Amino acid sequence: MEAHSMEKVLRDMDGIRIDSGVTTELDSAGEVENDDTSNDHALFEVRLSAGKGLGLFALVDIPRGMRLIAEPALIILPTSEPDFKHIWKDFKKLTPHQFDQMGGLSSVSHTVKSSLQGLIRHRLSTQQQYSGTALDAAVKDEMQMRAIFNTNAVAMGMESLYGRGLFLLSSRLNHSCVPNVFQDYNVTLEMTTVHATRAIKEGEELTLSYCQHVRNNHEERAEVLDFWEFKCDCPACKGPEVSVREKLRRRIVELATGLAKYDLGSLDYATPSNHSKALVWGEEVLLLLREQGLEDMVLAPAYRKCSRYCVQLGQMEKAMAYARKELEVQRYCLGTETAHMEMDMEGAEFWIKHVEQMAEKDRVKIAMNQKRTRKEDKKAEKKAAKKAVKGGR
Ligand SMILES: C[S@@+](CC[C@H](N)C(=O)[O-])C[C@H]1O[C@@H](n2cnc3c(N)ncnc32)[C@H](O)[C@@H]1O
Repeated sequence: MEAHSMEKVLRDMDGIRIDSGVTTELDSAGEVENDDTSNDHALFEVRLSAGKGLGLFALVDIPRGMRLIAEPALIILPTSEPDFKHIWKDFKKLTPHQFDQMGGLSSVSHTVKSSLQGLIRHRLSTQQQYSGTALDAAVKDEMQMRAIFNTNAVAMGMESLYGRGLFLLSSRLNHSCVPNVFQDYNVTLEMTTVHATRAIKEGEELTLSYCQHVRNNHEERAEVLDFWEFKCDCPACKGPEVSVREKLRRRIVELATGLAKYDLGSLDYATPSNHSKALVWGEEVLLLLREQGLEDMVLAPAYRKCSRYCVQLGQMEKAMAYARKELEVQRYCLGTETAHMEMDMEGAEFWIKHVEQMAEKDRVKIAMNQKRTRKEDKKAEKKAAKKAVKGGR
């Protein structure tokens, strides 16, 4: 397979318009073949992003929560058999068009160990009986495919439970440490989805985070991003806002670390001293995240923590309000097809049910306490009345 030039990629991309994750082929005149209205709804396009290769750009103003992409994996590397040699045959099953599109994805060569070359050569010559220039070309192809896979593949499910997948369209999303979209593998849909996590203006680039954008400082993030061979120039990494943003993120990490220790039962100078203080810390984390526009799924556990502290404090209405905020975040980041999360006893719906049960238990307890108090009051009244009668005699 030849290396694909940017010009070729652009030519290929030019024949495609994207409509909420559905790709519609255009005829040579650029008209939509089957539905001439769908192009009016295109939400974004693939085009060059200065210094970043290709990227996705909003064609219209996009509200928070809008689903931008829902696409199945082109190739899946299962977690049970993570060796690439097992999926080499899957690459060969792709249609020429898919193969061409995949070949146009970005690749960072150092993501493949050069020492693999010898092993691949050996396998291809013995098992596939390649030789001479055909063998050289096959080795080069496999090295290139591996590099494309490693550069673009994303985890499917928590800790790659469903493997690592290569997705054609979402692979074009560039990185920012202040992202505006969230990508997730949806087990119920068996697709990767991309949602806007805040309002995006027409012309703005859609960006997601390739790293733990909140926890690391910008040098630590730069180390992780080195894998993709670029230096991030988002407002958290470059420019006048860096020091302020860095300070705020440090504060978030400080608070979150203290809360994590507190949740494990530690109490020291770096942890809150009780549930009320923990709630105050948790609320500060929420405020700092939102203030910096970090409003993707990082917000969900922060809301959960606050909701949990409220339950522990018996503040059930507030606990429910935070649980509903968590659900709101989950919905705008992941959509509504989250049955898999509830089944795994995860996710905001599951937590809301738990808070409802706790609130019900609380109501019963309060009602019983009130009944007991009324009974005791009556008893005391009777006793007092008896005493009064005795006193009157
Ligand atoms: C998953 S691909 C993203 C799409 C890619 N731009 C393309 O043309 O296919 C990752 C590659 O995109 C580029 N990239 C992503 N985010 C970037 C950023 N913030 N600044 C510069 N380059 C970036 C890097 O070359 C990286 O190796």
